[in-house]
Amino acid sequence: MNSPVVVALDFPGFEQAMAMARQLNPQDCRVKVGKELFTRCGPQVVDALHQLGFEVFLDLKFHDIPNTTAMAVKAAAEMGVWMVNVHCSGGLKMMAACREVLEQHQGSKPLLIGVTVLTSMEREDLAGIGLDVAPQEQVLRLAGLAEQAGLDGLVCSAQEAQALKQQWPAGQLVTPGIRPAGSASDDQKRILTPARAMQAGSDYLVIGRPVTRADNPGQAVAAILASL
Ligand SMILES: O=c1ccn([C@@H]2O[C@H](COP(=O)(O)O)[C@@H](O)[C@H]2O)c(=O)[nH]1
Repeated sequence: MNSPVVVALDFPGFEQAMAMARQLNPQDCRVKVGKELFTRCGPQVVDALHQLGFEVFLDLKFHDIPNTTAMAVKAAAEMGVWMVNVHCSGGLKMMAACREVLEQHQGSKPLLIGVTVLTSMEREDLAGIGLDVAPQEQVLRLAGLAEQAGLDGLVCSAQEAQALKQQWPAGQLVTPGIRPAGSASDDQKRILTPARAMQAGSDYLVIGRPVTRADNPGQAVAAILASL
């Protein structure tokens, strides 16, 4: 599977998510299960998506003390997901504990990815939480910690991809905030088109509403792939 597209299944229930997944082709994209869908449906929805042939990114953005976060990552690995993530702002010890628990895990290991600065945030939002820095500065700082902890890559905006690839060439970049030209930005702030994101160095494009709200989601994915 070498498509970079990961479709975010942000739905309130099992049937809606599965109806969307059935309109997508596992050869064209992976799927992402986030907080809303997982909180409502739990591991059952991950199993059902695996049965349809999809690789699953479990996007629960764990953020807690090291032991609690590492045990959550272990549970994700036992579900057989392709990718799991934790917040880099949980710190070096927390990320290292997650790496360690995966090293001890028997069987296939999910990619372990660190969330940097949410793509819905811009400089003034960071100032609001006491961080008076440009988003890219904070992203690069957190990337350094994630690399040190042995993570596989980062969730970031594609706007930071070029600088990140210079700082950490092996880090895999998972970029939400992707908007095909002419799409509504919704609540996203640091956005880029699919083609520009790939040119900047993104490895995976996380795309939700521009696909799931399209009249024909399967065609929307095909059009994005054709634009790359
Ligand atoms: O920084 C982040 C981290 C995660 N997300 C998630 O990606 C999708 C984006 O959906 P769109 O509908 O394409 O905006 C969504 O599930 C977020 O929870 C993010 O957007 N930014």
